Amino acid sequence: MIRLRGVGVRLGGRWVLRGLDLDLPVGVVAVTGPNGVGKTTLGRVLLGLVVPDEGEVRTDGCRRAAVFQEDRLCPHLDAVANVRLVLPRDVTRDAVRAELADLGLPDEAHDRPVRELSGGQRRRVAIARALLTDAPLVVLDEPLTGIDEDARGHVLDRVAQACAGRHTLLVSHDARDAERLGARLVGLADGTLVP
Ligand SMILES: Nc1ncnc2c1ncn2[C@@H]1O[C@H](COP(=O)(O)OP(=O)(O)OP(=O)(O)O)[C@@H](O)[C@H]1O
Repeated sequence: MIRLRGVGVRLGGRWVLRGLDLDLPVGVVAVTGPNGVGKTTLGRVLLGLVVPDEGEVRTDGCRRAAVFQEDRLCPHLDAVANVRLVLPRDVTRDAVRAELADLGLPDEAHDRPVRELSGGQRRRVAIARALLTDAPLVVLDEPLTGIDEDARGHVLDRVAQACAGRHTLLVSHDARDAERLGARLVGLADGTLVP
């Protein structure tokens, strides 16, 4: 179990999260809420990128993977190389190509520097990078940003498949995404989670 208890985070002189409790069992918890309410901050706490000012974070030191709100790719590296950066050396370029193709990235884009790809294409690279790790804890912050309507269903199904058996936090403004992933939906308001 991944567990947060009484977590509080102060940013810019105010409490963004306060008294927040979260149990993240195997499966998907989807957090929703208005802009600026603290969803990304919650994800960053789980990733260990923000250390709370109060409360307890229990992740048992497990490895983590993320799709960040921004893609955070290395612009000069090609798509395959970006994904391989986080994978064991024995994962071949072909294995990465298969994942990229499944996520709808055209073959001709696999070997191009990602700065030459479109926003939606770069997003697919960022998703592949998270899915191909076997990290037990996954944070997906608006993973479908920029993915066209026709592809969303398939990408979500691939996310569901790859995240099966992992502890996954999805940040999304779209309840349909949560539904397709079979997620437990919670809201974030006034610094804490609400059912
Ligand atoms: N480094 C920072 N310094 C000061 N304030 C910050 C910092 N990072 C975030 N904040 C503030 O914390 C609050 C929560 O931000 P956060 O990005 O977690 O919200 P969010 O719910 O993910 O929003 P969105 O839906 O727009 O992505 C916002 O009011 C934001 O301005």
